[in-house]
Amino acid sequence: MNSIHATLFDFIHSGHLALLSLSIIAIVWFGRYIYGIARDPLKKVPGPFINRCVNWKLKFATISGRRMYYVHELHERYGPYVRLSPTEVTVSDPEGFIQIHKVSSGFTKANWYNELVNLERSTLFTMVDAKDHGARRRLMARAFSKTYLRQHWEGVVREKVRLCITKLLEESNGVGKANILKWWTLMTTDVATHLMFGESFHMIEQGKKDEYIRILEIALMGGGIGAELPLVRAIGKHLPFEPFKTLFGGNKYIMEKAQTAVNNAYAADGEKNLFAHIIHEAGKGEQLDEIDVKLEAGALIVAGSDTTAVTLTYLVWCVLSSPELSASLCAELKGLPVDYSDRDLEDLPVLSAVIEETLRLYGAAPGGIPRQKPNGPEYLGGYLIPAGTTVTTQAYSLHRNARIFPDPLAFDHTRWLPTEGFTRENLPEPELAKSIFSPFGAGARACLGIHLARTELRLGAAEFFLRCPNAKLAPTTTPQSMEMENHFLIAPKSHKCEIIC
Ligand code: HEM
Repeated sequence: MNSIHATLFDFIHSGHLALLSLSIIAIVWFGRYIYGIARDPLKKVPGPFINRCVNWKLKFATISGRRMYYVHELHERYGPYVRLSPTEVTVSDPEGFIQIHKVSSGFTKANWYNELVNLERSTLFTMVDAKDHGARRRLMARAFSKTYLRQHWEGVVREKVRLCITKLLEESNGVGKANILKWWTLMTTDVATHLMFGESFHMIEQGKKDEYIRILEIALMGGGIGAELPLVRAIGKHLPFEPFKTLFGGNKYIMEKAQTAVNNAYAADGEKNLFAHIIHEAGKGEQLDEIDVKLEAGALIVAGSDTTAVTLTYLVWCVLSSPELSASLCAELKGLPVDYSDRDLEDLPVLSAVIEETLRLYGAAPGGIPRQKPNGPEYLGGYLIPAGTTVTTQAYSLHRNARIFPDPLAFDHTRWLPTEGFTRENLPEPELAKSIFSPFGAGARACLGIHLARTELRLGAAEFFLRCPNAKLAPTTTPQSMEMENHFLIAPKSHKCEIIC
């Protein structure tokens, strides 16, 4: 008996028991894992087997800025419905896209958006609940309508666009070239801060970004890291070093600075920013309090700056890459009156077609926009998708569908030109093209800032080609330097686009 006790004692103390316990836990965990894979309700959705078990490949593609390419390659290989991870399916089928994004589809934004932004309250961009979102959207839509923006803010946009081109020309004449991505970014950020805060940050004049914008961008980067690598954020936010505090906890400074937006929203002497109009027009039960104003102001500045700047940059690059197209656009613009308005620009066929084609190939947010159905399953493309599964669509793939956009990789603005006697776009399936063309998203969650963005695209492109008709690409600007990297938005890999004008 004593010898049994001694053996048992030795066994426990030699660490064998710990090893045995660990092995049992591992076997149970692995068994459950295999059982889960065998009973996987999404197993019929095609895709690499590994994606049914882990999300490593998707994470790696996301972190390395190649997500949209990885997803597109999967679609080319496996078809319009592909398994992306244990809980995610990607859809490039036009019918599936319409089913997911139509108003009242029952699909809501995935919770990923809140993880991305990591704020104390949801903003319009991150709200998941359809009812909450609907109420906030009705409230904010008033200040973003085309009519209101034209009446009250077109002058501000025009003035900033003009100043931007003046500074761009100064830089090009001074040092022989200018980075147009930098100037568009300063212009769109100045417009967004002026409209949201109620006063100019004068970033175009200074030729650099304000401290508030810098911190906002770092906080956004922290949000991106947190959404993909939650453990890094969980540890990082407790570290006592300044860079980590800014990355994962910069919100305090952002909130203090945004007090200006609140003060101007409630100022008695006229509508100084968009929030003044929103608050003035708010009906019963639809209100924004001071915290909402601060958070929405920051979110709108982020949503409205790099998006438009990147799109304008690719527009200039595409036009300057084709001397013929450049000449035809400049000729069209020469017919404008000296004091042309945004309304005049809307009627120009070449300018409009160039904008649409840029948005098709280089709209700034072509990557996955994830959705979930909280209640009940749904059949998509014949596959049963259980509630809670993330379904993702990406404009990058939809806009490169050869059936809808023949020769899809070519930048061909003529596909958008009106044809004689036929008012619709010059496309084989115009109705389908219209339904899936989604540079600004789709359905109830489509871009709130679409009219502001389109105004900036029109005024920016027109002013640039009118005042820089002989502009050309600098030798440093090549197809390789302009290759897109994709971290939710796209940006040229080189982070610049140098031109000579
Ligand atoms: C060319 C420029 C722009 C592009 C390509 C763009 C693209 C998009 C896309 C694709 C979405 C949908 C995202 C999703 O479903 O996950 C979106 C939503 C949104 N955008 Fe834009 N955007 C642009 C400019 C702007 C501007 C100028 C603003 C405002 C200042 C803005 C504010 C918003 C907001 C608030 C949402 C969320 C709407 C909601 O969920 O109800 N965007 N945008």
